[in-house]
Amino acid sequence: MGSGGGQWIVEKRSSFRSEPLEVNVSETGCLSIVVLGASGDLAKKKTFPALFNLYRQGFLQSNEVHIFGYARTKISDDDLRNRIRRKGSAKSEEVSEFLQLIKYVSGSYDTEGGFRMLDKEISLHEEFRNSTEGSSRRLFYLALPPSVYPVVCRMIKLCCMNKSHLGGWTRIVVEKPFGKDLDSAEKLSNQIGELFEEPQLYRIDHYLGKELVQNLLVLRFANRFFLPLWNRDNIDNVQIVFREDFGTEGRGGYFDEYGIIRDIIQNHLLQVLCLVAMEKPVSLKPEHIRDEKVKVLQSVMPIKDEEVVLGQYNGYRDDPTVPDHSNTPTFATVVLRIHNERWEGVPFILKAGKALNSRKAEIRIQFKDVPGDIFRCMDIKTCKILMDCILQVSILIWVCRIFIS
Ligand SMILES: NC(=O)C1=CN([C@@H]2O[C@H](COP(=O)(O)OP(=O)(O)OC[C@H]3O[C@@H](n4cnc5c(N)ncnc54)[C@H](OP(=O)(O)O)[C@@H]3O)[C@@H](O)[C@H]2O)C=CC1
Ligand SMILES: O=C1O[C@H](COP(=O)(O)O)[C@@H](O)[C@H](O)[C@H]1O
Repeated sequence: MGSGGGQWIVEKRSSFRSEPLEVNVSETGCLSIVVLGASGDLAKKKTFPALFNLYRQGFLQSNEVHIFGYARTKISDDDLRNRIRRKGSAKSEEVSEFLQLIKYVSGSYDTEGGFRMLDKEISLHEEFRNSTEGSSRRLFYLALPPSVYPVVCRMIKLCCMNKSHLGGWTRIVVEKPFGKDLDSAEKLSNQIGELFEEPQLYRIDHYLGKELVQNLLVLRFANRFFLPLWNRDNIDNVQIVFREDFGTEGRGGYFDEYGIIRDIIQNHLLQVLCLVAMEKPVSLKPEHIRDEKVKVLQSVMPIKDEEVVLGQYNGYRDDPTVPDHSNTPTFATVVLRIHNERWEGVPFILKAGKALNSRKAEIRIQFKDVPGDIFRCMDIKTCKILMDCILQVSILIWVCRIFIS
């Protein structure tokens, strides 16, 4: 899986409650994108690079769009721009033009002062662009720990909504993890739901934008080769693994409150598990895919204590943003068992860890041995020699074919 920050994939949960349609939806005119938590890791690694990619591909027009960073840290516009600036292949004029679209506002998340200031800046931009009434759009991206979503959403509603009653829109994008457990997720949903209509809300899981994850549906359902093999008769176990070779690096303010299970397993890896395990959806409509994912999750058995391993890497507590006595896990392995006709008896092993010896995200499907396996008694060395021979013969045949043709 690539780890670039160029794609945003969001899931709309259309079945949450009855949804009034957004009226007078305008897709042109002044657009203000506000990144809350702009001083943080997500903003730097993914959100701003994704916005830059949209800009360079022409999806964000410099005569329409302005980008606002908001956070408590006291930095200037240029400080933020320097944090975002990346060394790389992008043309430097392009980067500079993009960075000029960015303004920073500092303020707290739970008082009105900063949000009033933010609103003023957004309105100035809208006036400068001669935004006609009804055409201004305000997008708030919460690159923040979920614990502050409710208060931030209240402040947006109180101070920063798009002013026009004739159209335009205000939208909110929230990150995972969505709460800490079912109760807190439902509470969070109600809190945000009281402030915004469902069509205004976007819940994001960037793993759904990864090429490999998007290709899973094709691999599974457009492929005669795999279709008949994808079941308990042929598959021994499935491993879905996420590993990073760096630690929290100043993200303790968010990470320590959530830990690796809520950070990675509950969202990214479960989404992947659903795509690997689900039945064929009725169509590719998001609702149909979601319905099949829900069936998989409903079939997962309660997890056994002896099938969970937790750990914390040495040095985690040395990070100044992590509390000294933290016992938050930075590593977890969990075995999930899906109780249905296709997967009974096949363990789904989910592993995630930070500060490990390599960086990788992979799905490993381990097939059962063939009956009467003639290679079974071989040691690894013999197997390797055999594989090398097969490879060399294949290359030889390939070279001969080229010469013959
Ligand atoms: N980092 C990544 O690669 C990814 C992160 N995410 C999600 O993004 C969200 C933010 O994560 P990330 O940016 O990594 O985390 P950070 O720790 O970098 O937090 C982002 C910003 O939020 C503010 N903040 C941090 N802790 C607290 C706190 N306890 N209370 C109030 N404000 C706080 C800080 O800004 P200030 O102090 O200046 O106000 C900080 O710069 C999380 O929900 C995470 O799951 C999703 C995908 C990838
Ligand atoms: O959601 C998160 O993902 C990143 C890893 O994303 P990737 O696209 O680089 O694989 C992870 O570092 C972070 O802890 C987590 O919040």
